[in-house]
Amino acid sequence: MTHEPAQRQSREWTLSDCGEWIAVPGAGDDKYSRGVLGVVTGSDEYPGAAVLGVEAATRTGVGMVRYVGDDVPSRLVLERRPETVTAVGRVQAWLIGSGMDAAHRDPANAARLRAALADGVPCVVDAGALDLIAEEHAPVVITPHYRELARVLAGDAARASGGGAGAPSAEKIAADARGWARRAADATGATVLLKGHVTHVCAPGGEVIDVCTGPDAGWLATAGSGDALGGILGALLATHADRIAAEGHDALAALAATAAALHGAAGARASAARAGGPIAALDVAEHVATVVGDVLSAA
Ligand SMILES: NC(=O)C1=CN([C@@H]2O[C@H](COP(=O)(O)OP(=O)(O)OC[C@H]3O[C@@H](n4cnc5c(N)ncnc54)[C@H](OP(=O)(O)O)[C@@H]3O)[C@@H](O)[C@H]2O)[C@@H](O)CC1
Ligand SMILES: Nc1ncnc2c1ncn2[C@@H]1O[C@H](COP(=O)(O)OP(=O)(O)O)[C@@H](O)[C@H]1O
Repeated sequence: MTHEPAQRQSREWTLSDCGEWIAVPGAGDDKYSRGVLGVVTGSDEYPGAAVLGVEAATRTGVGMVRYVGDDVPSRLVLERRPETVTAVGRVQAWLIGSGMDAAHRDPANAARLRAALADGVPCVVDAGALDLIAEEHAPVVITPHYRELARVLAGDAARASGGGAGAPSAEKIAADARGWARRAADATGATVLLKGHVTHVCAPGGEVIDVCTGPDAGWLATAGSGDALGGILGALLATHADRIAAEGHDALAALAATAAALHGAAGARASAARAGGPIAALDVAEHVATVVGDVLSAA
């Protein structure tokens, strides 16, 4: 993990790069051809994360969201988004782990997470499912913040050496976030979206993509903001199954960078609607649809 690969490129990703990665439904589409996102997020402890992810996915644009979870988050998701389907069925991508605590995982949620990872379709893995990424059967994007990435790399180092020595602290990751996003992608085999004021995306062996937010983007540092980002990315994966099948992690990295750019712009839009004032995570999720509209009109 400390070995430095040869110098690799990095690039910036802005809203003008996103148009190609938004699937606009045509006359021949139906809800299934657009793509279905399966969601295993939230818990009785953190039910709000489920609501935020489903809201953001719905506002990003997807044929259907299938939510599979505990009773309390299921009820809250349906209260907020009655179009969500809670019956089990086929999906084109999964979003798992937001609002879950790996240390207190109950058997029902453990089974749901493992079933999603074994399903063979692309998966966004967040928060309380990050410890399970070694079990994936299809391309995965992980969406850690610095502390979560430190835990992922500690687990990886422990598997490699039987100890965990040499894994970086969250502070060390913060000091070189771009470099650690790249190392983490190479070490885990997942596409990494490392969250922060600047979000760094990297596919295994690929270039690092930087997604910068504006100077006032600090309002995004609010509870549940990352849960909303997971929903945006999940919807993008579900609506691009063909491109992911053809282009693998390169497509996942482009979709992850698109999600981060849409998320940053939705935060800016939400704040602008409040005269530049503070925002809540649900405001971000709600404004994604407007930002998608902005991107499509500019394309
Ligand atoms: N609405 C929802 O449902 C939401 C659900 N959410 C879900 O919550 C889950 C956990 O996510 P997370 O990012 O909080 O987890 P994690 O990296 O373990 O951070 C813990 C670290 O924070 C620190 N800490 C705590 N309090 C602190 C304080 N006052 N001031 C300073 N530090 C403080 C604490 O330090 P300590 O108190 O131990 O010293 C520890 O180091 C995850 O599943 C996520 O999806 C969230 O998205 C929010 C909205
Ligand atoms: N200072 C900041 N400026 C801009 N964006 C930020 C800042 N801090 C955090 N963010 C963004 O806010 C989100 C926070 O996600 P996360 O840490 O997972 O929070 P939560 O678990 O509460 O949802 C991420 O998308 C991250 O990139």
